[in-house]
Amino acid sequence: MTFSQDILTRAQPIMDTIMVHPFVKGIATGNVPDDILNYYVEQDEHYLKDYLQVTALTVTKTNDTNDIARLLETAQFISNESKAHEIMLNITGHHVENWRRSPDTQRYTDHMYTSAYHGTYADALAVLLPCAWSYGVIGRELVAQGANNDANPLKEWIEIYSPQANDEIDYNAWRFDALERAVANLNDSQKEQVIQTFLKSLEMEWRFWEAAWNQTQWRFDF
Ligand SMILES: Cc1ncc(CN)c(N)n1
Repeated sequence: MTFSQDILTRAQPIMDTIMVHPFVKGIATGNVPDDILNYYVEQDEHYLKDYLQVTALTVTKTNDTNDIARLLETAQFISNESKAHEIMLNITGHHVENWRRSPDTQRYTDHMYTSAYHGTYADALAVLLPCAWSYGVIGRELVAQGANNDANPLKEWIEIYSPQANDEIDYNAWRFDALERAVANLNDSQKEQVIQTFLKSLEMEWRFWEAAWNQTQWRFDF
């Protein structure tokens, strides 16, 4: 079994749970309450800014020029993500107000910075990977279910994240390939650390949906 296969096998129970999360099921039917969409977009604005900065940090951890170029290309996807936010905001009529970063957003972004800053190049790749990979799975599976139908106001959102037949590069395949190369010279305990980093990010993905669904806030105003 390759390293990637091992990760994906261990990730499956978390991914299966994300797929049946009420928020994700709501995207499939186009029925998500406005306050949940607004909370999600407000928190995702924080998350995506940090995602870009952690990507920049990851770039500094490799000397492979092809990987550097690819990492910079993945940062370009951010313009599609702004569109994904607009689709949700067009439904609710909300404008981004820079709400306070929630405890779950803070925990996820702290995990990203810590892993990328203190860890190996493989840790940095692993902490970023569940973001793109899990949304790729959501997009692909919702399209397979026919959820991107004209009656669904979130049709375009689903299509942004669904892999397209005419995509020139499969970035998630590249991400796993880069990870495979990055762990090649690590020992078993370092490899396990990389897997833990990945799985923690994936659980944080589940928590991100959950936090929006439950509108989680800090207990105190300070
Ligand atoms: C929290 C989160 N995770 C993943 C994605 C998809 N890039 C996102 N926009 N936000």
